[in-house]
Amino acid sequence: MCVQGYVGEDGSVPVYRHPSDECIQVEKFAPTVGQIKLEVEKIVGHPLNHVLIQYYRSGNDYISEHSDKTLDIVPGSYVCNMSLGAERTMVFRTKRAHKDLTRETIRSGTGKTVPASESGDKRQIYRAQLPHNSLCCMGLQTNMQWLHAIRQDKRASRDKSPATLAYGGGRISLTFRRIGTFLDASQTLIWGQGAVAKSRENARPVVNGQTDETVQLLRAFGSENHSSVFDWEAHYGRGFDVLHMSISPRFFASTDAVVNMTIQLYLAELGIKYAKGSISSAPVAEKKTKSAANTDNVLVATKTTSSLDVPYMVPSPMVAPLNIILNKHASSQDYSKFCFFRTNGGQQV
Ligand SMILES: O=C(O)CCC(=O)C(=O)O
Ligand SMILES: [Fe+2]
Repeated sequence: MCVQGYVGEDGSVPVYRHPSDECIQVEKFAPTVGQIKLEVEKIVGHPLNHVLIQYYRSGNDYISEHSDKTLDIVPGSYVCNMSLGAERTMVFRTKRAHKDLTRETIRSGTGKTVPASESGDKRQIYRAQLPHNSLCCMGLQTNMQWLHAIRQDKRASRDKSPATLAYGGGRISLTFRRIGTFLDASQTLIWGQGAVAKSRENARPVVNGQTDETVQLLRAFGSENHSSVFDWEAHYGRGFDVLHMSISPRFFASTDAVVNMTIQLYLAELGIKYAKGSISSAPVAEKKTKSAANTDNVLVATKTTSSLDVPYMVPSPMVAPLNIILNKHASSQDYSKFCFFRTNGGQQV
């Protein structure tokens, strides 16, 4: 896993916070990533200043079901997932009604809540294939109403498609976002959309560790995962200055049990306390048409003769993401340009 972003002249960087122990240091965009970013920006029509790059070594690596946390994501922007390598499937699923108290109350019309089973609420599922060299753009409305995941693919090789088996089964995703919260060069001051101080002049020191503010932020993240009518202002409006949620040292186990045991023995001998580490972790083109009902997610792609190809479109009532293929700049050679840790689909709240 690695994070890259736009580094300002003063060394400031965008910061994207989500439930994980630690925020990874933002590196400046590598040239190839920068080129891909320019292409994606042309498609979505707004700047992107942050990318999370993740490596899925095989079908065993996954990311569990979640909604992206929008504390730091600029409203009205798209979250853009570029896929390189083996094809995987992004499964979108509408949120559970019974976890969504507001929706239940509205449904009942009596002020009483109605269990999902009684309200006849069926969860919808939508599967988006993510072939090599494709882009899946998700609007924030979709993100609010749907959870998304890349599930484990435990099928035997003989049952898998060639696209799924390609590149040794490895996939790299580049998740571009437009972020409105920033850190200064020393990563000690925070300001912007998701912080308490909304402007640079009033920037405040970051907060690290398990503080009351951290607990409140984790609760707000949890609510965003469950609610399809998430009230951003109520949960996030006051701002949070939390950067690293945990400051205890962590031990990331290797695949070698003997090595792990040896290291753990040393740590015990030295009296070093540690936590177990884990890394947790809609189209486009020249012509866009917006539906009045579904504000941000129903861009209709028009096939053009340019480098852009449209494999399929999602019917607009689904408020679902759309896939497009980018033909330029992305090739398997790009793999060498990044430095990766692994994605192990850490649980998100
Ligand atoms: O790997 C992907 O394409 C999905 C990543 C994702 O959903 C996330 O990082 O929030
Ligand atoms: Fe996500």
